[in-house]
Amino acid sequence: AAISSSATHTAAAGQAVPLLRCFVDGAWVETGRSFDNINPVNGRIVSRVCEADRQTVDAAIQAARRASRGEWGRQSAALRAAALRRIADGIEQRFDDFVAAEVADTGRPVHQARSLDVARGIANFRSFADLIATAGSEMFEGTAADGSKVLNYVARKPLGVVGVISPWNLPLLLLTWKVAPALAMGNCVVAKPSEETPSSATLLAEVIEAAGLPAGAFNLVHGFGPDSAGQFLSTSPHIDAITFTGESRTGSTIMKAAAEGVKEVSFELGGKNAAVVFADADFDAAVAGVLRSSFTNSGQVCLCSERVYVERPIFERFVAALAAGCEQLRVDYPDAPGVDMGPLVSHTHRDKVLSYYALAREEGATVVCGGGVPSFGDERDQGAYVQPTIITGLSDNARCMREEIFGPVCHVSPFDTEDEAVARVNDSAYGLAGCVWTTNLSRAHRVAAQFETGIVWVNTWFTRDLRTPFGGAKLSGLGREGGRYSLDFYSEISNICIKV
Ligand SMILES: NC(=O)c1ccc[n+]([C@@H]2O[C@H](COP(=O)([O-])OP(=O)(O)OC[C@H]3O[C@@H](n4cnc5c(N)ncnc54)[C@H](O)[C@@H]3O)[C@@H](O)[C@H]2O)c1
Ligand SMILES: N/C(=C\C=C\C=O)C(=O)O
Repeated sequence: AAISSSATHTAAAGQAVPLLRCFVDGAWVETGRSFDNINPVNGRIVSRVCEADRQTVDAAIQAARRASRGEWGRQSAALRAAALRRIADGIEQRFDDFVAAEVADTGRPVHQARSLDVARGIANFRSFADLIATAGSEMFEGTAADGSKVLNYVARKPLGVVGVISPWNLPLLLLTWKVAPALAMGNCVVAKPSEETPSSATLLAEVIEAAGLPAGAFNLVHGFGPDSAGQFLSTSPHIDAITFTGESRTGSTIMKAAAEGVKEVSFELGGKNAAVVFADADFDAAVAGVLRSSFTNSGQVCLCSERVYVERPIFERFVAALAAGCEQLRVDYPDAPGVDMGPLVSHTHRDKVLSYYALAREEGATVVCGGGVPSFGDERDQGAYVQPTIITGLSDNARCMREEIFGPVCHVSPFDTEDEAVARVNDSAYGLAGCVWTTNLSRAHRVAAQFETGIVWVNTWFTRDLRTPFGGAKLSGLGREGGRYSLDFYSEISNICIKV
């Protein structure tokens, strides 16, 4: 990817690779330590990345504080909306650079990086620019004890300095999903992207720099979680809020740190999402939909269905059709014609997913298809590829049915009644998303209303309207973001009462 802000690093093998730097107070900063960024297609080094130490993170937070007390914190909504639109336009102008960055870091299909990841990076900035350009506020008329008129109006001010910590699975989509509303509401940001996916975050900093935001309005610190930039940021007493997307146990750790200073937190966490297919569903649509919701992005989407419940009369036929579709999935290079699935994000994550493939067998599962590693006979054998997999036969208490695997695998179980299906869907520590496939309108509304999840899709999956509340219940998250829900989280809201 054409990362213009990068320096050059000479790797151990003598080859020169880009050195991705941090962006602090409007300047590109190298730090004393760096780490490899690996391409999971073939295991090769894509770049070296500067790891932010505590001093660099603190400098970024201080720069953000200065900017929040300076020009950016006082910007009008119209000027902030214009700035967000410049950022969106900047991403659009460098569309191919962002696609190359996402593909280099994750190995995802190019067509997905184009149609989902980078497209949503642009849409996230534009939707929040539109929102703040048109958002009004509430006013309540009342009467004072002496009978005179009283006006109450709601005022929104920036929180100040917001820490954004994002995951590797949809790198640009999820980073911008938080950075856009944080900036939209006049906050200043210190962002820490995943160590697995630094490239598109670095490009975003370049675009924000070019968009002319004041120094310190947006800062980027690369690094890891524990004992690294993520921990330094989330435990700093000098931030006003943390918005985090990642594993539930990481969220719990960050929440403990935030408790010390009673910091505002917004969490998008793990999931163990279910899809329920009724016998009256459009069969072909349900098969295609469950293939998408199980295997998109190699199953590395928090909204993916790892549990599929199928009404018994169509269970055997559905498993056979799903397996046929799974066998036809093209697992290949990111730019291969018709590619459906790339590798997992890293060898470490592949080991985790393969450990669950082994566990499923130990727990007595039948592996209907997949269950291992594809053999290519070329450099991809040094990548992090696994086979898309379908399993059946496990009880709901099996670990593979309760723990998030976050890979291209789903378990399919039969059910007999609607109440049974709802009870089994809700029998989970997670509550992020659910899917219902039925042509019965009353059943669709009735069942969707009973899911203990933040999101339910009926006869579709991952269809997104950015004005709607997005987030999870139980271990899947805290709070909702999207539309005005983001305005509320990223603002300090006050009520002003005027005796007229
Ligand atoms: N609910 C959602 O919208 C959503 C979206 C995407 C991913 N996720 C979840 O994210 C997980 C996959 O992403 P991941 O592997 O990057 O998650 P992760 O929790 O390992 O890491 C997420 C981010 O947190 C940082 N981090 C890790 N430990 C930290 C600590 N102690 N303090 C501060 N920061 C720390 C990491 O460096 C990374 O930037 C899955 O569980 C998935 O379900 C949820
Ligand atoms: N937050 C969003 C998607 C999350 C995907 C999880 O992997 C979104 O679509 O806004």
